[in-house]
Amino acid sequence: MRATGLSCGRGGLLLSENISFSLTNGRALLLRGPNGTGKTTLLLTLAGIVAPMAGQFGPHDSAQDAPLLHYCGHRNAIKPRLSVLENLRFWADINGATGLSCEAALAELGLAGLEALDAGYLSAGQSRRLALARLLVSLRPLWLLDEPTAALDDQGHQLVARLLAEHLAMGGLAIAATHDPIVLPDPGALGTLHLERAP
Ligand SMILES: Nc1ncnc2c1ncn2[C@@H]1O[C@H](COP(=O)(O)OP(=O)(O)OP(=O)(O)O)[C@@H](O)[C@H]1O
Repeated sequence: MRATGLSCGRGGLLLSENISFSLTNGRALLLRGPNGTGKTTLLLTLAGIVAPMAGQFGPHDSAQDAPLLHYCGHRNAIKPRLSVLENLRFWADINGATGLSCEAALAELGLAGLEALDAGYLSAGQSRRLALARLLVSLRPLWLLDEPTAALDDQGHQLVARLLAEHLAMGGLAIAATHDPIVLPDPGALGTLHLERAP
């Protein structure tokens, strides 16, 4: 994944400019910066949801045989009237059931026993865990994560770090916007990009 001279913004408002980075397989990039500096906007741009204001980035989905990325936004994209399992099955059907079974992914995220519960009854941290389970049921090399540890307890923080480390060990890549520390067994796998709001 490479970005060159990328400028990002929303509604015609320039937020961050001249961003360049290169990310190879097995490495992750943490996006840091104060609220409103454009971390989410950069992720949306890299996901192809918001058009860049300048610069290039790639590779793009269209150049791949298989879907390239997961975008896991800061909202959880959960249907409250569907059960926990039905929510995850929906994503497995949409994105392809190429990874763990839904049941195994839920267990991995600490949600075993909650499969039949309406997802609207989940706590904030449990909802975050359900959203993250999508990463495991469909294998995609690039994870774009917005505040992956938001609302998670200490064990959840460690879980995200472990899942990230396993993803990188399999040759995956990840870009994560976060205000929390993320500690990986191999600190060398982690780079940091500090965003500043454009003047
Ligand atoms: N349509 C729009 N017009 C003008 N400004 C907008 C529009 N949409 C979003 N913004 C502004 O763009 C900025 C978006 O910031 P973004 O969500 O990318 O920041 P962030 O670094 O992820 O912040 P946080 O740390 O709070 O999650 C905010 O200041 C927001 O008010």
